[in-house]
Amino acid sequence: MSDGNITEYQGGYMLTINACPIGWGAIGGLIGDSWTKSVHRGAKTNGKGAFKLPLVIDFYYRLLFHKVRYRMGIFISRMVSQLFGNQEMKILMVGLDAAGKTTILYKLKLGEIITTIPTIGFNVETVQYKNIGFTVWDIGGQDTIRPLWRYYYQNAQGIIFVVDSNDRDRIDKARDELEKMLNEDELKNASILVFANKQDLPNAMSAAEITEKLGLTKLRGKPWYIQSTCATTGDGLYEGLEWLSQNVAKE
Ligand SMILES: Nc1nc2c(ncn2[C@@H]2O[C@H](COP(=O)(O)OP(=O)(O)OP(=O)(O)O)[C@@H](O)[C@H]2O)c(=O)[nH]1
Ligand SMILES: [Mg+2]
Repeated sequence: MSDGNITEYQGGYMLTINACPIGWGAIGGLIGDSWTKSVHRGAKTNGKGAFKLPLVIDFYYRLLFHKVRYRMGIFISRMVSQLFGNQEMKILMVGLDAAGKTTILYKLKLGEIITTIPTIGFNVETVQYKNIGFTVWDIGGQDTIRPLWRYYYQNAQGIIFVVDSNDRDRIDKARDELEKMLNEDELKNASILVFANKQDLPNAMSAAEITEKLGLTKLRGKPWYIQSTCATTGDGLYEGLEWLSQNVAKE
């Protein structure tokens, strides 16, 4: 099992905190971090470091304690942010595996292309755009992980649904997953941004074709928008954030 996501996740909290000019969020994040780390160490080994929890239990453990840590950092940073007029929005980024979600997340966060491996679990980072700190949760899209998406729905104000525009064989699968998600009560107020990603590839479907194939025009009562993107150059990514900044329901 890879621990890579967890390290990146810690960075995510620190960026949320960057939204606070005087860094109180950082203090909250660090307190939460050291506390959860010590609990994790205790839970994961039998004192000799020999016993490892099975994958599923470990996954839930990570989700729970990373949420605790996240909230401790966020709680303090939110109080300070409000004083300075900074808003925060929780955005969920989902889509089939290999659509380009993690590439997008780190292009936005670092301005660089990182070499990704399939995400087992999630990455979370806060991306500052104008006066909004978008806390973007990038959830692994492999079919065995998709049933876990729903554990992240709570309080999500927006969804970025990433599509590999070159993957004609699985566009119907993408549509099914999107449809399933949009039927969830917890997401009834969420705005939907679709990234038609990998537009640099010669066989890529256009945004118009993807709109039709995903049935977006039939969406009723939900703000949605489709944006052509190329994660590797960054084209279209900030245009998407701009739309979200204008259309995400305020908490
Ligand atoms: N040509 C091209 N390749 C891209 C683009 N975006 C991502 N990729 C590549 O697509 C592959 C998968 O990207 P990831 O970001 O790991 O995909 P993911 O959606 O996070 O996948 P999971 O974590 O399995 O859900 C990588 O090799 C990326 O370099 C793009 O816009 N154009
Ligand atoms: Mg990924």
